[in-house]
Amino acid sequence: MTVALHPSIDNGVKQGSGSFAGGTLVCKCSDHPVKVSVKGDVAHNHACGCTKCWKPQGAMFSVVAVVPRQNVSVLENGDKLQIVDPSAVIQRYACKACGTHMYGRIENKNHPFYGLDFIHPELFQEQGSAAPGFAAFVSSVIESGVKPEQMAGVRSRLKELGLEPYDCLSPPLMDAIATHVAKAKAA
Ligand SMILES: N[C@@H](CCC(=O)N[C@@H](CS)C(=O)NCC(=O)O)C(=O)O
Ligand SMILES: [Zn+2]
Ligand SMILES: [Zn+2]
Repeated sequence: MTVALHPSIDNGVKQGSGSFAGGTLVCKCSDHPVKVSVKGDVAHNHACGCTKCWKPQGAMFSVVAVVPRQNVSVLENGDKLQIVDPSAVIQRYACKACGTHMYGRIENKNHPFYGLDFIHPELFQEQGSAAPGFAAFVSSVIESGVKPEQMAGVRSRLKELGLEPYDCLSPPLMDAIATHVAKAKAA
C-alpha cells in the first residue's frame, strides 16, 4: 500500500505554473472563513514533518512555503486569528474556530529567515503556485506517532515523488542559515 503523506502530493507533485501572481488563502470554516491575501508566488515550498507546522486532518506532513512578509495581509475575519505558541520562533497565526494556520511570522530581526512569512499553499483558492521541492524534518514525523520501522517506506515514497528527504532543512537553506550566522559572528 502506498504511504499517505499529504493529500496535495499523494497523487503526484503538481508543478506550478511559473507565473503565479499570488492569491487568497482561505481557512476551513464554512462560516466567516479567515482570508489572507498573498502577493506573488511562493518560494522554498516543501513538505515538513515537524510537529509544529499545520497539517490537514490525517496528513503525516505539512506542505509549507515562504513569501515576503510585506506581501501578506489579512483580508477578512482576522479577529478569528490567534498565535498558537507565542514563545516559538515562528509565530503561527491560526483560526480559533477550525485550527488552520494561516501564516507564520518571525519577529526576531536577527533570525536568518526574518522578513519571510510561512504559509500553506494548499489553502490558496487559486491553482498554480510553485510546487514543493524537498522534504524537511522527516525524522520528526516519529514525534507525531509514525513508527521508526515505517521510516524507510516514508523516505522511499518521498523520493519517488521527487521530494528529497532531509532531517533538517535542505542543504541550500542550511548553507544560507550558516552563512547568516558566520556573518553575524564576524560583525
Ligand atoms: N523535532 C521538532 C522540530 C521542530 C522544528 O525545529 N521545526 C522547524 C521547522 S518548521 C522550525 O524551524 N521550527 C521553528 C518554530 O517552530 O518556531 C518537532 O517536530 O517539533
Ligand atoms: Zn477557520
Ligand atoms: Zn515545520
